[in-house]
Amino acid sequence: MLWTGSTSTGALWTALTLIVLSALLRQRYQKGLNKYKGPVLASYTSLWRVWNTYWNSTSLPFLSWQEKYGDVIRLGPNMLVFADPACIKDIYTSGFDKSGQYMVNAGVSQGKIVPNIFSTDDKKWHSQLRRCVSNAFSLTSVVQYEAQVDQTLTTFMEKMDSLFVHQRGMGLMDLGLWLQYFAFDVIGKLSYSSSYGILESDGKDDAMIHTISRFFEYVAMVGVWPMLDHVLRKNPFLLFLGRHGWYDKPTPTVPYARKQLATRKRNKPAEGNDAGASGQADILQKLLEAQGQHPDLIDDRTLLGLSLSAVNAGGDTVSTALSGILYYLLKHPRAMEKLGQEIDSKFPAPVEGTALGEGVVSYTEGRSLPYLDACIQEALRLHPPAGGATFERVAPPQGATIAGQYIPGRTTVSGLAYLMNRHKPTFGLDALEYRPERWLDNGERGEEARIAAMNRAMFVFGVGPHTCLGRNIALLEIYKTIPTILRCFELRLADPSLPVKISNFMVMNLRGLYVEVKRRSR
Ligand code: HEM
Repeated sequence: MLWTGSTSTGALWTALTLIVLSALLRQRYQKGLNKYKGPVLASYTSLWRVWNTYWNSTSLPFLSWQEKYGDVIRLGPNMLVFADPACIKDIYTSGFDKSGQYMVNAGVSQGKIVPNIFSTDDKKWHSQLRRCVSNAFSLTSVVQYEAQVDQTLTTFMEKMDSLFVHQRGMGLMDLGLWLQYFAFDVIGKLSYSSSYGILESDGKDDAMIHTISRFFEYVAMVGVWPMLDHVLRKNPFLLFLGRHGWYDKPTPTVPYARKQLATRKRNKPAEGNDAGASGQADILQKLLEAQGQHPDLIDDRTLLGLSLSAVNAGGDTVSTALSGILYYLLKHPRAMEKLGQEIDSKFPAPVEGTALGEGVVSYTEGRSLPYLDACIQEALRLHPPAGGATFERVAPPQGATIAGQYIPGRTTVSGLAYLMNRHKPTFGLDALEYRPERWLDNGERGEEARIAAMNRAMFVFGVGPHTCLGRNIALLEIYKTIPTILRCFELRLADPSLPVKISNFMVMNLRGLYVEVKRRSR
């Protein structure tokens, strides 16, 4: 047979089209997963999710997906997301492996991939490491860090006072943005006894925030299709160049952490003294102690990775929690008033003329307020900082039953906090509404069990062996900051009709939360 150029090109195209089509169909119908509904393109290719993470980062389509597709949503050819909190026990406490999503978080240094406590899929290393460093994040240690939070909180309030109350020249306060400055300065201070100086510079020295935001954007998009990481940041060619010293592009957080570590090693405190550079306890000092006790497990690179994990994980998450809590209070004046009364009854506004630092509420005091506790829980339920992100696991080869459904082996599965925290059978028919009272025990029969069930369904800090290591630190910051701000300042939404915006790359940051600020005093 005689083949002309155009017929052979045509045949090639036909063959290619057939190959692509059959690959797409194989994806869609694999393992019978097509019985689960979701956005149609998602079942054909993971590219859809990359695209969706980018384009839908400011809208939260989860509730409309759930309405349309049910409690199990297919978000990828081999990926299911669950809205029923019954999945938490099945997915996160049954020893499932993490998906490749996590490795995207691993750093690269001099051409080598450096796993960290968050990114690693090595269960043995992870559990040993967690045990060794647990002291740095325990409640006992965290309370020792309290003075560091007090100092940053005082700086935050002084800025609020001087920039947004006294002069009024700067006009409205972008509360979400300033809470971001605050949270990053706190995590710098807790980590190294030295803040990043973002508040002091009135937000001008905010490079650290941008660096971490870019990193989260990368992780959110590439994490849904991890093989892209091997084409981009972990490209073998770039790694090769890095190993030979021809290419090294560490993120700015790395040199900063390296410098802090080197300085601390040079000025090693006396044995048994767990004070950091400023004479106060900090995370780096506790990690160095852990290294002293377990030098075989924690080399300098691992220590650096641990320190960076805290910095990466502890800024935007906490600022989003704080802005979420204040946003819901500002939108619900009745709850704000009730909380104000509770705070005033125990910690009245400072006497006129006293320094703002005098108004800082201690963690123990903050923890003693039941209505504050209810307001915090309720806001974290509706706006879990990492609630729009998937924390993916892989079903074992033999398959598994998750929330009552049989799921074929090696399917990637995840709960979604945004949906699980709105589960009506658990939180009530008004689960979409903000009602702090749902967390209060009215003394009737069954109340304890009802509240315990809600607590079990909350997936704010994760559950199981990978649950948030910095939870105590986050709670320390939250339970101090909210009552302190409301004790010392009166806040009002600048324009209640203006919706705030959300930017959801791993963390659901609130943007455009403009408030008017007034100083409170007796
Ligand atoms: C409100 C604030 C915070 C929220 C909502 C939050 C949430 C989470 C979530 C959902 C996970 C992942 C669980 C999983 O992979 O299954 C996590 C892990 C982690 N978080 Fe947080 N976090 C917060 C604050 C912090 C802070 C302040 C730090 C450090 C000081 C921190 C350090 C970590 C670390 C190191 C991990 C990895 C733990 C592991 O894999 O063993 N987090 N966090």
